[in-house]
Amino acid sequence: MEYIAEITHIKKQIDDFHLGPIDLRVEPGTITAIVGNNGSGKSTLLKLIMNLVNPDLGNVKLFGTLVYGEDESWKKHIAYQPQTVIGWDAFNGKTLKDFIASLYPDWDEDLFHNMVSTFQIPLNKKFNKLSQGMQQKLNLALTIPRNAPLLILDEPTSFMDIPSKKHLIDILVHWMDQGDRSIIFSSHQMEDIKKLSDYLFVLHNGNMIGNYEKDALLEKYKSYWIQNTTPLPNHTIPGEISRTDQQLISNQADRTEAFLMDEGMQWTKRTSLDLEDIVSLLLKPIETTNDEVT
Ligand SMILES: Nc1ncnc2c1ncn2[C@@H]1O[C@H](COP(=O)(O)OP(=O)(O)OP(=O)(O)O)[C@@H](O)[C@H]1O
Repeated sequence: MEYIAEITHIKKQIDDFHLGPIDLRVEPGTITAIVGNNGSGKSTLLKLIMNLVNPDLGNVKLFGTLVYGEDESWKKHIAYQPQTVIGWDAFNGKTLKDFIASLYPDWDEDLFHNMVSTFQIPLNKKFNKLSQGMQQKLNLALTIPRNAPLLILDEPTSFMDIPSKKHLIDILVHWMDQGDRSIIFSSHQMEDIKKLSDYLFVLHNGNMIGNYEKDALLEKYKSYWIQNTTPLPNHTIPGEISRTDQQLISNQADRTEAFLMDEGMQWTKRTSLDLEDIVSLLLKPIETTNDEVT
């Protein structure tokens, strides 16, 4: 399999913050959400991927090419939206668009104008005169139409109002439908993560918790209410990650159910967990999670 991005055993220390070791492989045609607590290293990881920060150890390959050294051919395959852009303040949207469009041969002018009209972006105002949300929208309108096969977005909707977030999800879904494209984005917005991602790459205080297929997570995390007549055993049962009275939460539903059936224990109710609850469980201190879900 030719991966779009291959991150191998990357480590980085910035002052007293340690990131890694991190291993991540991104397949073509997929969307990966980088999820984690504040300061967990999401932006730093994206900068490492873009070769804007050098790793202390490990390496990054994009489209089969190491991102260090003289061969920068990988750059033309990537459109990166950083959280803050430097150097745009004095220019208006029209000038920025003319400059950026000239650099990208596959620039999609129609998509740019659709985004300008959907988000009602004033193209005649200087970048530093726009609100934070509007700056974010213009930044996206100057990034997505580059039509590079890999789109990297750092918290794309953090300042956006609710309808705009929904519009952006539609735009990205449509963008993905048009070819063999991939997205890596960092986000705290559960709606974006739920609707867009195929994979969740979870970070906690610089540590990699895991790279999870979203559908597998939703399938494996279940909550059970066990009949009062059959008390739960004192020991931890397969898959169990927490319990209160007769309620049990498992991250390996198949193993838990096999055990309960073997022991003749019946549940009166079984529910799937929300992705938000699952992420909260994954971000709990590492020693309390049973991390076998892949
Ligand atoms: N240039 C820098 N100088 C000093 N510390 C830095 C620098 N860049 C990042 N850090 C530190 O690295 C850690 C990770 O920061 P990063 O911005 O990658 O986290 P994040 O997960 O994106 O956070 P958030 O969700 O709050 O945006 C933080 O502790 C931050 O203070």
